[in-house]
Amino acid sequence: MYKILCLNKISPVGTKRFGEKYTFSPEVQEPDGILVRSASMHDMELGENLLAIARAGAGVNNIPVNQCIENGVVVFNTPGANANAVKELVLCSLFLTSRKIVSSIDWAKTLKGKGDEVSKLVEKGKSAFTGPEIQGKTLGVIGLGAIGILVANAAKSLGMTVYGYDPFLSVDSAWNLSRSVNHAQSLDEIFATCDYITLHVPLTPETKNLVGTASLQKMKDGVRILNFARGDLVDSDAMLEALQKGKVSAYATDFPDDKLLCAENVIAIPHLGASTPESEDNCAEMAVDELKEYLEDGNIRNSVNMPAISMAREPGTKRICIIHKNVPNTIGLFTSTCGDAGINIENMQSKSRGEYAYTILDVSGEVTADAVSALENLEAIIRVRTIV
Ligand SMILES: NC(=O)C1=CN([C@@H]2O[C@H](COP(=O)(O)OP(=O)(O)OC[C@H]3O[C@@H](n4cnc5c(N)ncnc54)[C@H](O)[C@@H]3O)[C@@H](O)[C@H]2O)C=CC1
Ligand SMILES: O=C(O)CCC(=O)C(=O)O
Repeated sequence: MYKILCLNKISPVGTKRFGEKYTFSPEVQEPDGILVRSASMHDMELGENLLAIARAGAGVNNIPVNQCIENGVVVFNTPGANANAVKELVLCSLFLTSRKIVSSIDWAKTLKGKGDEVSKLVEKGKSAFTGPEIQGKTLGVIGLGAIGILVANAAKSLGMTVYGYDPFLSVDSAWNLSRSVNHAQSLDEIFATCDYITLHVPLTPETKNLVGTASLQKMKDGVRILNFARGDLVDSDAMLEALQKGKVSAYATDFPDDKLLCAENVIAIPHLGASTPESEDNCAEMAVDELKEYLEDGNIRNSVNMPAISMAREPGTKRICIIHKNVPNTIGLFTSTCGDAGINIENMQSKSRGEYAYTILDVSGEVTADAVSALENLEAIIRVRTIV
């Protein structure tokens, strides 16, 4: 029986895929796997049994990814599974930042009780809420991954001129990006050119405070900024100052902090980007499938700290899965250690990712505890797991 700890509410559309070999709940002790959405895991102790964490979502800044790999714990996410949900809220927020919809609805509510006067008061007061159309305006999309691409392409079809910036653009993303999206060569080009700027990059030490005092100064007066990626990409103090000075006309964020809540021209949304039934189901299904594939067969798909590797299981073979450092001669040591233990390697795959690597050996012959210890004692080894 595999034990899965659920740190957040996960759609049953996903968890029902676990089947009879699994037990899952928020109370599970010594789990083999963890399912998580946004819960912070930085102060959690990773149990000895823990093999994998699946993030039902995209951002993994709530997970100590580097510490995980040092402990032989594979971390997965669900790329693209919630991208459409975020795209739709970003498009909605393009309009919200333009047309003063939120403040105008709040104002309309103040007219309650004015009886027959309401329609006259509406016509008199509405001019305070005039805002521009997005058609013909320029949008800068920073980060052209699953979400950024959908936003860029949709904004094009809404009549915007779109600039995209992503120095690490993947080949898949390039294929999916509309040819009419302009390629910005630098962030400064986006800052100088765009009426609207939307952020779709992961939060990393490099992207923290991507929008701050210096970058705000380079932007057009009256720029509108959307942040549906992570709060710390934007320096809130600098943003509030820019809003007060009118440098920024409006800031829509899915990650409000205490300073931003209720501030004028801030549209504070309580992290709803991925909160649609469709996206929650997609993420849960993908996360559960990734965990099962890894726990049952050692195959890795969509990991953020290990290479992708997948090998069909041959009936009758046992599988040895090894997480190790990416250093010379390691594979040679595996084959000689197996040979010395009378284990025959029928099939194997090995892939590296940066400093780390993962090797699957499908073997025949008895895999004794001594043979496993001999592998574990090799210098570069992080974790050895046998699946029978
Ligand atoms: N509001 C919400 O509920 C959600 C928020 N997110 C956030 O949005 C972020 C993006 O999500 P996806 O598009 O699914 O991820 P993704 O991994 O598909 O795309 C991220 C893109 O950012 C690019 N990038 C990385 N560093 C960059 C830099 N310094 N400058 C420019 N581009 C850079 C990458 O090359 C990649 O193309 C996530 O990391 C997460 O923090 C994701 C899903 C839901
Ligand atoms: O699970 C959620 O609602 C958060 C989604 C998110 O922020 C992400 O996928 O990075």
